Amino acid sequence: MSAARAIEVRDSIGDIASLFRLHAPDRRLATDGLQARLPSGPAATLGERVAAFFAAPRIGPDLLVGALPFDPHHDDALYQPARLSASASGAALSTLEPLLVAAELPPAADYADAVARCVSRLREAPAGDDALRKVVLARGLRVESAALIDPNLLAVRLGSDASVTTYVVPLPVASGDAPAWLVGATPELLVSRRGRAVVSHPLAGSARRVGNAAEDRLRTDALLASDKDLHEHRFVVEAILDGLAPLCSQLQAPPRPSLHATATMWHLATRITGTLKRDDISSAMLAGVLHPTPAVCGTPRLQALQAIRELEPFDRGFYAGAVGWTDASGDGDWYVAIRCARVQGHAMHLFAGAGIVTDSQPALEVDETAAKFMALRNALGIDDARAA
Ligand SMILES: C=C(O[C@H]1C=CC=C(C(=O)O)[C@@H]1O)C(=O)O
Repeated sequence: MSAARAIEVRDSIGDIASLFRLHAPDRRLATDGLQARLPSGPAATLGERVAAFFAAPRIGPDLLVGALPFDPHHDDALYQPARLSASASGAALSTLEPLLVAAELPPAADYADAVARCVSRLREAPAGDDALRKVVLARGLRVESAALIDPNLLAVRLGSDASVTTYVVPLPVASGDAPAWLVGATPELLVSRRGRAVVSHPLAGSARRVGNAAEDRLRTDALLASDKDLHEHRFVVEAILDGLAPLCSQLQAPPRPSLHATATMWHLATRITGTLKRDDISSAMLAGVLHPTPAVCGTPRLQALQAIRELEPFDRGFYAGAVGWTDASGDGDWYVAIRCARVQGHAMHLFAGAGIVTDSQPALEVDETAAKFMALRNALGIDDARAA
């Protein structure tokens, strides 16, 4: 176990259980308190439930915030906040406490083994529309702290990378359990809607960013030319175009992806834009249709979900779900819930996944997921010694 510099906090969580923060490069949303819960349900009914919620007379902000779980059949967790609030800086809360990586779940060697089994399964899949072509496999790290972990402070630290959208979203917990949040720094926009204008900015295909211009140039040239990564990326773009096409009168995507950089990663990215056919297609409905894309799940969706259940030894919960907001007009922003940790009490569980296709190599996917942990590890001050 490697002890490391830490981050911390307060002696009691107090009233921050319903803290919600979503800080995008161009928009900051912070809310406090809980006015009313949206009746929970699966992604397929999200649009209807949100429309029914706003159709009823209510007091409080015309806003729902929250999270969709990875599995679209599981219950989501959205609520109307009590009020909009100022974003906390978090600086005053900082103290140092020991933080350590307590466990790799699964160990890197087991993850490599699962990737190898997945590749065999993909190679053996019979040809046809229903054939499994891509599966996103994830692994986790459990990190423990001597003190309660402040989700807001972690988000503030993650926000030192100005390219990402940081988030703190409360998660459902069993009665009597400590409050829990999903805290992360995502580079990926699932869908945004303003009036009839729709944008999605999917990412898939990745390389570690090392911070040396010459070496990064080699990596990005290789990424842009990699058939394996372009293939992995194309599945995501096609799924989003397929999901949006019936709802849009116009839809555009460039023929090839471009590069998208975070402080620690390079990704292939495609900006998809469209115009909705009707005003009553809300951002919640769009998120319900598109989630989970092949950037976090695979292709085809149901077969990939089944493969993930069989190959991953943990429940993703809200990791690789979506976080965001929607208002009564149907506008809203939904981000893919990656580069994140589930924070509860003195522990947090970090997650990272990688898209697996027939050409994937287990050792490279272990390294890619190790690189994807770095956003969180850097914010927590935990070095990479145990990451691989
Ligand atoms: C599933 C994750 O990343 C997705 C987003 C960008 C690139 C990805 C990739 O190259 O595999 C993943 O699809 C994660 O960070 O946990």
